[in-house]
Amino acid sequence: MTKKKQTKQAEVNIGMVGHVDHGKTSLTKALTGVWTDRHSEELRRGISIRLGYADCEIRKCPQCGTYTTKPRCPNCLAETKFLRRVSFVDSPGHETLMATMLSGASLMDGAILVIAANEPCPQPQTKEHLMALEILGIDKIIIVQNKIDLVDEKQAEENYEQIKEFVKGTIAENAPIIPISAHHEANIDVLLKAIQDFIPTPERDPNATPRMYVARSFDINKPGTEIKDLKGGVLGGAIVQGVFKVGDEIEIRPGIKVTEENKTFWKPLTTKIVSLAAGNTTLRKAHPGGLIGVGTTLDPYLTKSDALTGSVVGLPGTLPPIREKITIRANLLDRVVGTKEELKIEPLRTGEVLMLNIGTATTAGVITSARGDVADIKLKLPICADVGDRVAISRRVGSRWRLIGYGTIEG
Ligand SMILES: Nc1nc2c(ncn2[C@@H]2O[C@H](COP(=O)(O)OP(=O)(O)OP(=O)(O)O)[C@@H](O)[C@H]2O)c(=O)[nH]1
Repeated sequence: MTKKKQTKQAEVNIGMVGHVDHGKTSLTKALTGVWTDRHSEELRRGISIRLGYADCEIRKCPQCGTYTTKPRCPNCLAETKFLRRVSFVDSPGHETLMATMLSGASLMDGAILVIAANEPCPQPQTKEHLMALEILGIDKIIIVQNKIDLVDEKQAEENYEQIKEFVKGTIAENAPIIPISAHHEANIDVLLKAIQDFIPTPERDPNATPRMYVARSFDINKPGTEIKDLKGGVLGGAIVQGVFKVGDEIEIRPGIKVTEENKTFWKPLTTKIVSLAAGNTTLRKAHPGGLIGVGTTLDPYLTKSDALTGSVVGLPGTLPPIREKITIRANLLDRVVGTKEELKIEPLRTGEVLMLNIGTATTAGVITSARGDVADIKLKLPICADVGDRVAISRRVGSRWRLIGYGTIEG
């Protein structure tokens, strides 16, 4: 058997999704050793607000076949063999943070749907997150039945049946269901094997025109961002195709709003990559997989406080146009999920305001003309997107934005 080269950069992004408090951050910690809820506000409120990222190695014991993240087998102490480095995107489960969850979902190659075994299934955001996976076409899914330590065998079985019933007819119908305890790190080896079996690394073309979606931007390298040795304006994001190298000239769209000769318009930013990092590792070049820190020559003023979140990065002249208006063909769901009573979804109306997620961008938009499934929308913040790109559509229902379907950009 050929030995696989140990890599410093992850190959695949796996989303942790599910209802608030069902154990996404705890499971990320059990797998990677990293507690991704780092921001003080998150610690205070006890929920994940921003996307958290953490990597681990998946390894296998050549003697007893145990899957582990450790260099030595926990069963027989043999040296384990490196299989793959994977990255977890920990998304928030709170209903008010659906836009953040959707931004994260645009970066996921597969997902782990975390369901607490000690609550009836489905809970509102269990449904809403599964719907988001369905809308974004993420079909490599593993379901974990977490907190198994809090229930007896009968309750675990009942919960299992509820999960089976809930996923029937959905994108997760054939997903494996693995009972675990993130707290006690029980059955993590079975989950690691399932990740190997069910969430393969997508085929990537290293020669594709490189493109990155920006998930975070910072003015300095703050503790907890895990991006070391980066100076100047820093971008954190996921490369969706191709390879970026230190020294590359890059363009960032939509860029910044400028007024010149009495005209206001959005101007792309151009800069140079001065450093690249994956976690604590400095890289010369970076491919898709994990959160990549990109040090630039941009004035940190432009990148501070996530100002460039939602932007798209590419080589100059290769990015899609900046759109302040879009026309979409919508595919709406029948009913609103994630609410107590599942209200019927009415057609789009001229004049209504929607929340749209495209890649990592979130923007509001007013429908200037609705004609059946087709709607012209004027955007509050412009987006950089191609014809054919998918847009997640949310509508205000009561006091919250609710996912109601998706649209495809027609122009
Ligand atoms: N008993 C037990 N408790 C758990 C387990 N996993 C998580 N918890 C507890 O459940 C609570 C929520 O866990 P988190 O990991 O923060 O949940 P989350 O899904 O990341 O929450 P949000 O990010 O806010 O959506 C915490 O008090 C954890 O200690 C488990 O396997 N067993």
